[in-house]
Amino acid sequence: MGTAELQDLREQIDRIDQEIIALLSERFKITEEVGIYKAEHGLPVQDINREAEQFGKIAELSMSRGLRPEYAVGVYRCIIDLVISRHREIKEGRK
Ligand SMILES: C=C(O[C@@H]1C=C(C(=O)O)C=C[C@H]1O)C(=O)O
Repeated sequence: MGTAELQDLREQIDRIDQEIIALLSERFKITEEVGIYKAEHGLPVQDINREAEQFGKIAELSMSRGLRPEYAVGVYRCIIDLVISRHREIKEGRK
């Protein structure tokens, strides 16, 4: 592989990153709404039953796409942990 191919691969990565950021932004906007609902209704910030369902689907989807499920599960664990900490902030009335 030469430098032109390396550059091409990096351009592909940059395009994918733009899509990931757009989707993450959408996802966090929706989880913000869920956090507000939970705070208003006195619901717990974490729902481990919902997470168990999600992780099952994430592992299946990953395998069907040829992605190592532990990669997707690791990424989602980070995302969901951030959502939970944001829900805690909302519950405590922090902006
Ligand atoms: C968004 C929610 O809150 C938390 C965050 C989740 C997520 O980011 O997908 C899933 C379950 C909860 O632990 C929810 O309960 O639906």
